[in-house]
Amino acid sequence: MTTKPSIRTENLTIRFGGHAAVNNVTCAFHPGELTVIVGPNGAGKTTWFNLVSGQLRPSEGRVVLGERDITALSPSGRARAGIGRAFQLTTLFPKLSVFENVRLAVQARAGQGHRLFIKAAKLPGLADKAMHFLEQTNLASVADLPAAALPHGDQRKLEVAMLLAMEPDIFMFDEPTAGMSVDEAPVILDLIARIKEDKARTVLLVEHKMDVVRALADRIVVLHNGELVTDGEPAEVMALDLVREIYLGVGADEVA
Ligand SMILES: Nc1ncnc2c1ncn2[C@@H]1O[C@H](COP(=O)(O)OP(=O)(O)OP(=O)(O)O)[C@@H](O)[C@H]1O
Repeated sequence: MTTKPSIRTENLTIRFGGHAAVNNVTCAFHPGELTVIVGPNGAGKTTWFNLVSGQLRPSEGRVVLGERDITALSPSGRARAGIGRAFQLTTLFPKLSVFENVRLAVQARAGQGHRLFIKAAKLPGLADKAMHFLEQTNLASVADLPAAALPHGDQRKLEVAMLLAMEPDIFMFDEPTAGMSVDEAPVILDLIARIKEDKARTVLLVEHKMDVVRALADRIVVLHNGELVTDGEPAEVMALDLVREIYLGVGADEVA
C-alpha cells in the first residue's frame, strides 16, 4: 500500500486492573480500504474501537489521524477531526422526524451547532443536503415520520444517513448487522459497500459473522487476547491455522 495511512494506532495498550484488554497494538489503515477487525469474544475488538474513537484513553501508545496525534482528544473532538462512528441507535432523536435527524447532522457538520428549532426552510442548503443523504440511504419516502416510528432496520439506515451527513474520513461500525433480521442486514451491508466506493474514505468494521467479513473485507486484522495476531488479505488470513483455531467455538464451521 503506497498511500499514507489515514489513521493508525501505535503500541496501543489499555489495562483494566492488571489485565491488558488491548496490548501493544500497532496497525495502520489507508483511504479506500475496508478493514474488518475479527477475533473471539473478549479479544479486545470493542476496546480497541473505543480507544480509536476516544471513549477510552490508552494506558500507553498513540492514535494518529493523518499526521496528527489525537490521543488526547475527546470523542467529540475526534468526531470533529473526521472520525465517524455508528452507535447503534443511541445517537438518534426518536421524536424528531427522519429528515430533522439528518438535517441536524448536516448542520453539526456545517459547524452551526444544534439549533433545533430553526425552520428547515430557512436553511435551504442544509435541507437539500439532508435530502441527498436520505435519498442515498433510501429513506426519502419516510422523511416526515418520527424516527421512533421506523422499523429497526430503517432506524439503522437512518444512523448510517447521519454518519454520512457528518462526512467523516474514517467510518467505524461495530457489528453493524447485530440484531437485524435476514431481510434487513443486506441493506446495511450494501450501504457500507457503497461507503467504501469513495476512495478517500477509510472504513473500520468489527464483525463476527464470517459471511459479512467475506462480503466486505479488503483486509482483516485479527485480535486475540488483546494482541494483534495477524493482519492481511482476507484469503491469506482466513487460511491461517491460527485463525481457524481462534474461531473454534465461535463458528469454526462458518470459517471452513
Ligand atoms: N471497562 C472495563 N473494565 C474491565 N475490563 C474490561 C472493560 N472493558 C473491557 N474489558 C475486558 O477487556 C477484554 C476485551 O473486551 P472487549 O469487549 O473489547 O472484547 P471484544 O473482542 O469486543 O469481545 P466481543 O466480541 O464479545 O464484543 C475482556 O476481557 C473484557 O472483559
